[in-house]
Amino acid sequence: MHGETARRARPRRRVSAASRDLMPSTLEGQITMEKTPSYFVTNHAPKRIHSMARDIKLIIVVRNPVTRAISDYTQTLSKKPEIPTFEVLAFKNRTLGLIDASWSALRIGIYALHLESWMQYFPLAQMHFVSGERLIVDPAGEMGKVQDFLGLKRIVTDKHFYFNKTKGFPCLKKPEDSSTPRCLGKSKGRTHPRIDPDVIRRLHKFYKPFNMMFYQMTGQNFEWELGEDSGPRGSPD
Ligand SMILES: Nc1ncnc2c1ncn2[C@@H]1O[C@H](COP(=O)(O)OS(=O)(=O)O)[C@@H](OP(=O)(O)O)[C@H]1O
Repeated sequence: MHGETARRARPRRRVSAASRDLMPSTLEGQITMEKTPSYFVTNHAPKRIHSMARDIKLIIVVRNPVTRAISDYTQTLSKKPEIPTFEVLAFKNRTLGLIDASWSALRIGIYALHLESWMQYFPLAQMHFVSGERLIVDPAGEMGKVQDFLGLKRIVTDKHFYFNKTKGFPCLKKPEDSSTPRCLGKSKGRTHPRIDPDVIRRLHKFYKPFNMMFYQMTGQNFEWELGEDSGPRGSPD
């Protein structure tokens, strides 16, 4: 969805020179899918992917960049509990309200910036944007749109999902390879630490123009500004 960089990419196995080029071919009736969240924010990825497969279909899962940043931080914190607080990392100078946009957890959420690089190589018709928020409240609906985009029959529907109260997220009723229900693992859907509401408010303000640009570029309103808290002081600084 909104992966931080290499940590979210699948670990690459060491391969011998002989086997390096032996990725199985895609046969008639098959489609090959690959998921590497860091591609979206990697400068040279659009050009390289374009030279490899210019007709490729690209699926990008996006969520409110503020929640994304907190989720990203939560993931790093789980591996390195000694890192500074989110509030410290988010600012170059907190008194001046200067956001540190070079911190990757924040930079990744400037979707308009990253999309611009992709649009230099791929038309929008080859891209599909999944709302991370809708994926949770209506997984079948979002999956329906993904299947349409890929030109597939709508096989994955409502009947494949149920809401797991313990997990707090939708889970699969019965994955193909098993007869028991399956939720995503412990690293998905973690509890986020409490972040100072003033910092959250400042971040919403920081992202707003980029979000607007992103809605315009994609022709999709992700409604990340709805229900935004104006913060404890509510001052429009
Ligand atoms: N069904 C279901 N179950 C669990 N989690 C779900 C689900 N649908 C969406 N999500 C949200 O996915 C977030 C984790 O995805 P990531 O983008 O971090 O995954 S990845 O590492 O890039 O593969 C994860 O973010 P966090 O809540 O911050 O952990 C979830 O909010």
